[in-house]
Amino acid sequence: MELVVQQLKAGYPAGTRGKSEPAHLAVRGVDLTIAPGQVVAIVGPNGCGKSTLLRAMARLHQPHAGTVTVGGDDVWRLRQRDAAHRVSLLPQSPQAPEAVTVAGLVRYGRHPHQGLFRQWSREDERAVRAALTATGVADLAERRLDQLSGGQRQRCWLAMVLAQETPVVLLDEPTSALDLGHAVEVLELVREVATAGRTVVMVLHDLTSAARYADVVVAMRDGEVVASGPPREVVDAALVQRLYGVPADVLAAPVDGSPVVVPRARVAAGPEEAREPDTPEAAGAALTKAGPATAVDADEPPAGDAVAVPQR
Ligand SMILES: Nc1ncnc2c1ncn2[C@@H]1O[C@H](COP(=O)(O)OP(=O)(O)OP(=O)(O)O)[C@@H](O)[C@H]1O
Repeated sequence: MELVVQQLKAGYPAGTRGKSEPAHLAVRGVDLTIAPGQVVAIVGPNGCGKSTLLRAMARLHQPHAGTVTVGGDDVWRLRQRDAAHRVSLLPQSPQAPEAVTVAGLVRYGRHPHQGLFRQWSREDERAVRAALTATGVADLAERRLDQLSGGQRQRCWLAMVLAQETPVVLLDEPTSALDLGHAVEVLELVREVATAGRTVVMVLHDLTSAARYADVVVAMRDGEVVASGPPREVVDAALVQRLYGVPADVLAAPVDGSPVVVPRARVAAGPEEAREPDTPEAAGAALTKAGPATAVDADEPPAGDAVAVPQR
């Protein structure tokens, strides 16, 4: 299902001011058109408005102006239940009911499918099982959520969102608590979800993962989109500098040429660093400082720190 955002503005009122006059505009006129089956990664510094944008797209944060249409309908004109049939959201810091089990949590994902004349069915049970299996938490189904690790919990929340089986899936930092192996699994799962025809928009802080797994990278700063497009066209050293104020080298991954972002050490080299490094850590830091001043050619990666690039 196509997702279109037009001139979206969203913010937060301060005390006495009403919704029509937000004290702080966190999203300042964003336009996006996302095709069915696309994976879009939204990146940008803390506080630039990524979560506010996602929440406005999910009909959870009333925009100040602009529209969000899913499948041709404005989500803010749909009934909440109808919107929940089209869009699901994994929030950044979800809150669970006390003592809920993993299976119990994932069943909440089927809530929009329940109704007066639509009781719990085999179809719901199938969706819950499929989501538990896809996220690798089926063996935790009867455990209490609050007794799991942060990464396990994150995968359970993702299972809940997938069980909702919406054509548009919004994920706010779905890998923030995950180790490398589980992060790769989740990002590969995201690709599978998109291959099955669903649209995925995810907020990621790791630019290299965004470039590896997304079809389109949307870069935000100060509530605005400053760049968007295929990762190879968008992710470069200038973007990293503009978003984060960090000098970086952007290499091409050997496996597929997708951009790999390697930030440079910003500590100025003093007389001490001129000496031979005597530990592996010091040697790595010295190599980083000695790296080239501009983005390097993909065929000639610089000698320097090892860069872990998971293969897709
Ligand atoms: N409930 C709130 N009330 C008032 N201001 C808020 C609220 N939530 C967020 N903000 C402000 O809106 C701006 C955008 O916040 P948002 O959470 O959308 O940023 P973000 O890009 O998702 O950040 P992060 O990467 O840290 O998660 C920030 O300046 C933030 O302080």
